[in-house]
Amino acid sequence: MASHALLSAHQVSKSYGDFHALRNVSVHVDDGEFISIVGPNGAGKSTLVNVLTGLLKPTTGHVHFRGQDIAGIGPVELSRRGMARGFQLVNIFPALTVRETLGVAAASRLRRIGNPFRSLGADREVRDAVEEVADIFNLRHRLDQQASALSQGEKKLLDVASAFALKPELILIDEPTSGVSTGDKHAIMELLVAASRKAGVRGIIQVEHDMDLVARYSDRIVALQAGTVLADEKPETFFKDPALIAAVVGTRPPKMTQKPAVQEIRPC
Ligand SMILES: Nc1ncnc2c1ncn2[C@@H]1O[C@H](COP(=O)(O)OP(=O)(O)OP(=O)(O)O)[C@@H](O)[C@H]1O
Repeated sequence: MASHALLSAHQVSKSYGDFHALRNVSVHVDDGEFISIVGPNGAGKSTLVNVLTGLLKPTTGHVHFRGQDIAGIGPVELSRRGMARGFQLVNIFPALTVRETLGVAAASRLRRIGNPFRSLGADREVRDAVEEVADIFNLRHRLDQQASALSQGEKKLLDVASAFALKPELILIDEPTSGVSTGDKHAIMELLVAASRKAGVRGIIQVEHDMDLVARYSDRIVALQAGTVLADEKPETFFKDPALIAAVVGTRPPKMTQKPAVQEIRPC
């Protein structure tokens, strides 16, 4: 285990019946790191993320967050301990407004029991928390609109913003920009990184297939293949190895020197 690790998985294996989805996987996230988990379909990325976030208990091995075993603790307890995961809430609750979507997360963090929507109107702390995170993600002007009315880019931002409303130390996001245009992808990622700094987030893990985003934003890349760690490298090293890239994604490496143009997220 790395000495400054915020999160570490040690020799984790996960089997579904006779099938070994993860075999002896060890990964860690240090304070201040942005880690990307990559790999072809079926490599075990979702299984690893579910193990790292306490949704799944590993068959063998240990997962520690800030020094405590979190195997199988579930999302509510996990968020109380300081780790949040971006879920596609917008798709699950399209009829909620942006304010309500963020309010549910803020009310949960502030441990408001009962009806979270009531606390949105009556509870100043919840209201302020919602507006603070909406400002960070440029969503204040959308607060009273239904999530379903947002542009695709804004929906993605709202999902990430909901996780931020939990005020996590470590955040885990699954393809935060899938389904949006290339320009919007970079705008979302830039906002996400800037928001993390502002909000005091100390570590980010993303699962991502887009190698341009992986190259641009990761401090380290963990590549999985058939349930094992194929590589755990800095981008400079990772993208110098064409065989590794081909094994993981089957594409050519992105240009490391090219900086993306950051654009505004387009309104719908
Ligand atoms: N509940 C389950 N029961 C049985 N097998 C499973 C289960 N969940 C996942 N698997 C298998 O475990 C392997 C790893 O799946 P996983 O979803 O973790 O991969 P992945 O890298 O996230 O893939 P993708 O990029 O397609 O989402 C796959 O072969 C999958 O079929």
